[in-house]
Amino acid sequence: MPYAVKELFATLQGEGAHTGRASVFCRFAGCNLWSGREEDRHKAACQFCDTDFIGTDGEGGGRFATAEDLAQALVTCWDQASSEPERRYVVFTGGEPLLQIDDALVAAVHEAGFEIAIESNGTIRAPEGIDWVCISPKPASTLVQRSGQELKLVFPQEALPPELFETWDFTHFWLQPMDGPDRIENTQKAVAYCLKNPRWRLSLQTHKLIGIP
Ligand SMILES: C[S@@+](CC[C@H](N)C(=O)[O-])C[C@H]1O[C@@H](n2cnc3c(N)ncnc32)[C@H](O)[C@@H]1O
Ligand SMILES: Nc1nc2[nH]cc(C(=O)O)c2c(=O)[nH]1
Ligand code: SF4
Ligand SMILES: [Mg+2]
Repeated sequence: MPYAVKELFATLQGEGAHTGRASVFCRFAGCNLWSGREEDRHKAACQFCDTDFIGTDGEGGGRFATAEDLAQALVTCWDQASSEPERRYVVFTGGEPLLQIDDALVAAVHEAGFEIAIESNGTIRAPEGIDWVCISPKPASTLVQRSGQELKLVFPQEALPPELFETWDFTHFWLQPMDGPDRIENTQKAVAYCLKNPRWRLSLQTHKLIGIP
């Protein structure tokens, strides 16, 4: 199956438990909760997205005809950036990566020596074998992937109080302040919530703080 990738680049994971870790980011094109067009944002299920995921025209983006082709592009990107092939780590994000990730891709990317992480909105079940599952719930959507390594809630969202998720099967529970016009206020609210509810920790988008992609 062909894969549509908006961009593919090496950077440090900016969020969550693997913050600071060398990674190849593979951002798939397209999402099931927003078209990606500004004129549709107000009617989308997910209205605060900070990402351009339309098309395949970004750095390293393109259409990859096979899982092996995409895995090879990941290897090339990692090996250009890093001198340690044994630590290959890919973060599949988007857009919504689970619209495109299939068993063939998981197998090919493992075969290429990568540990695989995903960033997903949780509306599609993850295939077996993904090593690190990060789910970030969104309103007006049905969450089917209710287990994984980290649950990263963009905060605050009126329809999604953190208490909704406390019994779900995740190892780490993060509040990530919603970026946008109210970022500073949202950060203060997240800090206050984490202080009161120590099961939750603060996830900052550190790549934005230091100006890397
Ligand atoms: C662009 S999304 C792509 C992956 C997937 N579609 C998802 O929503 O999890 C990557 C991460 O950025 C988070 N995010 C998106 N917009 C944000 C914003 N305005 N402020 C903080 N985090 C945001 C998402 O919740 C998710 O954890
Ligand atoms: N550095 C960096 N870390 C990230 N962690 C999650 C991201 C995403 O957009 O999924 C992201 C991103 O866009 N850049
Ligand atoms: S689900 Fe993820 S990619 Fe889709 S619009 Fe929301 S934050 Fe953006
Ligand atoms: Mg991002």
